[in-house]
Amino acid sequence: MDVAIPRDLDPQVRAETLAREKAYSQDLQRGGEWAHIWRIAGQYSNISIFDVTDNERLHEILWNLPLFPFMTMEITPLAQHPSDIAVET
Ligand SMILES: O=C(O)CC1=CCC(=O)O1
Repeated sequence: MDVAIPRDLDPQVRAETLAREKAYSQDLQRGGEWAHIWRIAGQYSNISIFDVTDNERLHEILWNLPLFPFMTMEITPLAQHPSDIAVET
């Protein structure tokens, strides 16, 4: 996710939007669907891992991000790797 908030956005609107974004994200993290989030060093961007039931749920989560209007996203579907020791039985 790359974020580009307009520089002329009202400061109060910016602060409120960032607060809503953080709360929305942390609710999804606590619920397990937003599995990981990392800041890309030196950029106003993040790499996140989502663990969701289907593409429709992913779209719903992303579409409803408070910062969505100011974001550009690249989505890469991930599948379980056969060598992943985390899932060895
Ligand atoms: O700062 C960002 O990368 C945008 C963002 C996503 C979730 C959040 O809390 O901020």
